[in-house]
Amino acid sequence: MTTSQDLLKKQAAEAALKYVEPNTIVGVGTGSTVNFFIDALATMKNDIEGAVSSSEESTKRLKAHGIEVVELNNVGNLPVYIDGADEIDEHLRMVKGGGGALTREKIIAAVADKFICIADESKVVGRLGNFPVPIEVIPMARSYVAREIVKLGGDPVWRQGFTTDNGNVILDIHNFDILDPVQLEQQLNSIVGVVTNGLFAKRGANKAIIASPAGLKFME
Ligand SMILES: O=C(CO)[C@H](O)[C@H](O)COP(=O)(O)O
Repeated sequence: MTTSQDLLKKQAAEAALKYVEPNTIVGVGTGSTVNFFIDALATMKNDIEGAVSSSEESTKRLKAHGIEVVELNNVGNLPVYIDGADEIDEHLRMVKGGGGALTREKIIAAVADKFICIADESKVVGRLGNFPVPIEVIPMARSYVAREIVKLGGDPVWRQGFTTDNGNVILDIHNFDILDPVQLEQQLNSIVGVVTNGLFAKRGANKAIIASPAGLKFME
């Protein structure tokens, strides 16, 4: 069943097509909004050289559409990365990783010239942190990292039964009081055993396409 939220996600995703440059590789994120983007991208698959993918899930969908998936190490230039978010604020800082693909997403975002976030209006927040911040952790460090997170004021919850594409585990951190997202992103990264955290603050999005029943809004 297609919900009204799905329709908004689809509208934002389709609007991102115009930022895809012909004859280039496109960076592709992960999630239900990105799935709509991949379906839309298929309509111009002969105009692009291929895609780099942030997850096994997106790779599968891209390939099903006949879009070539290229290894990031073989890509020198990535003009644009399109991805969703779990939360985005007015400075285009985000919480991501609800789907658990945060590490590969952050790597591709770092390589790309431009990060374009696609989302429905429910993702726009005044302050980040209502959505639990996911952290990808090396499995043997899970308990240690959880204790360090408690010292920082968060409540870590192990996403049991979930393994990332990189073979690691996820801790979802509830109740973080995020006053300074850039500082917290750095603090979390400095805990031994943390691979990545889902705060995309230092490198936020360059543009956001937000769909609401009133129409599309472009934030930059
Ligand atoms: O970060 C992500 C996956 O790791 C997604 O971008 C985020 O979870 C949003 O997903 P959706 O488009 O399904 O709401």
